[in-house]
Amino acid sequence: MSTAHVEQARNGLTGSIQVPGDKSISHRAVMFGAIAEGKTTVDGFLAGEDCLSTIDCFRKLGVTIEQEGEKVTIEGKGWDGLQEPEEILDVGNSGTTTRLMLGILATRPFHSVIIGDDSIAKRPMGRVTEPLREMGSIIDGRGNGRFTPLSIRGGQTKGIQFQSKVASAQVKSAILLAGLQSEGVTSVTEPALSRDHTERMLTAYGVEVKRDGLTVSVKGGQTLTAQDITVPGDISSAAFFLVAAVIVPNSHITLKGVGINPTRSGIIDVLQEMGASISVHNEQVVGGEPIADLDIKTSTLKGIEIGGDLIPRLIDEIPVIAVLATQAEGKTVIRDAEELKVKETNRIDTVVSELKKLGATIEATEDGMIIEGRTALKAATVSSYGDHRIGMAMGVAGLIAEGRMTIERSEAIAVSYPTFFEHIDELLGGK
Ligand SMILES: O=C(O)C1=C[C@@H](OP(=O)(O)O)[C@@H](O)[C@H](O)C1
Ligand SMILES: C=C(OP(=O)(O)O)C(=O)O
Repeated sequence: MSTAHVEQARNGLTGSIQVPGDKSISHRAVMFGAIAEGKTTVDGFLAGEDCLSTIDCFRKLGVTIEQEGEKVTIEGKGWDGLQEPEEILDVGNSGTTTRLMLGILATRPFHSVIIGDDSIAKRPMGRVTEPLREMGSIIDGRGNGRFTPLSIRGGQTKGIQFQSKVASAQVKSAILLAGLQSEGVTSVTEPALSRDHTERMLTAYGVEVKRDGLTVSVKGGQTLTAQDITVPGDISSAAFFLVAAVIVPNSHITLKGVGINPTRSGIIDVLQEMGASISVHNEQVVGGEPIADLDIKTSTLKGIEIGGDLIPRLIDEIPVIAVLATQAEGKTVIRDAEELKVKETNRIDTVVSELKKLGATIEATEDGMIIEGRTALKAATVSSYGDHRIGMAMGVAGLIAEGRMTIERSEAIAVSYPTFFEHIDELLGGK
C-alpha cells in the first residue's frame, strides 16, 4: 500500500492535458471485440487496472489480445470463440468487468468462476444474476448467487422483458449482452437513463439495438463484426481537474478530447449551474461518441440542489462534486444518490468522513449529503479506503487545503487514472 502527499497549490493550474481514455468505453471495446468476428483495434485504451482486469479475463477465456499502452488488438472469433477457462476469472476491483462479463458468459455453454477483491465481494451482484437466471443460465455463489465468488454455467437462454429497479448501465448491458444470444427479444426498461455506451458501441459493431423511451431491446441470434475503436477521454477523470481548476485561485486549463456523451455530462451542467466559467470547444463525433475540448477557469460558486435524473449522469463524480461544494457559497444538497452506497466503498460514508477531517461542514443523509460552504479546508491524513475516486477527490482537496495532505492507500488511483499525480504536476508547472 502506498501513501501520497499533496501540497496546497501556490500557483494556479494552467496549460492543457489530455485525460486518459474512458473506462466504460475501454471495457466495452475489449469485451465486444472478444465476441466479434475478426480483428478489432482499440486506440486511446485506458491502461488502468480495471480495464487490464478485463483483458486478463478475456485472455483466460481463450481470446488473443495484445496490449501496448493505449493500443490494443483483439482477435475475435465470434461468440463460439470463447472457451471454458482453466483458471478462475479475477476481476480485481472492477464492477463493470464482473457484471458485463456475466452477461456474456450467461449464454456460453461452459463453466466459469469469477472472483474479485474485498470491495467486489461486498457489491450486489443479484441485480444481474437474478435476471440472468430467469433467462436460463445456471449461476451460484455466496449468498445464493448475490456476491462473489460466483460460478456460472451458461446455455440455452430465452429473452426477458426486464424492469430494472436501478438506473444502472451495468445491469442494462449485462442483460442486453445475454439477449444477443437468447431466444426471442430481450428488453430492459430503466427508471432513468443510464450511460448508453453499450447501445452506441453495439450499433457500431453491427448489432441492431432498438430504443423506445427508457426501454432498450435486442433480438436474439445477433453476431458482432470487428471494428476499429477510438476511445474518447474520460469525463469522469476530467472531472477532477475541472473541479481543481475552478477552486484553485488563478487557474485556467484546457482538457482535450473529452467524451461529452449527454448520459455522462452531468458534471458540466452542475459546474454551469454553480456559476463556473466553463466552455466547450471543437465538438466532434468519434466512433459514435461526442467529444470536445473543455476550457475552465477559477470561478465564484454558489450551492445548488442535485438530484433526480441528473444523478445517473454524474454518479461517479459525486465525491469530487462534494469537494467543489465546500467552496460554494451556501448549501449544496445531493439527493436520490443511494447507489453511492454500493460502489467501491460506501461513497456517502467515505466522502463525509474524509471531508470532515479537513474541516468541511458536511452531513450524510439517507440518499446523499448536505454541504455548507464556503469553508477553508485544512490538510490532514485521509484515506482512499481502496477507492480510486475517493483518493483523487482527496488529491483535489489537497490542492486548496492549508498545509500538506497525506493520502493513505493512494495506489487505488491506478484503477482508473494511473497518471493522476503526473497530470497535477504538469498543470502546476503550466506546461
Ligand atoms: O457501465 C459502466 O461502465 C458503469 C456504470 C456505472 O455503474 P452502475 O451500472 O452500477 O450504475 C458507473 O458507476 C461505473 O463506474 C461504470
Ligand atoms: C463505480 C465504478 O466502477 P465499477 O463499478 O466498474 O467498479 C467507478 O469507476 O467509479
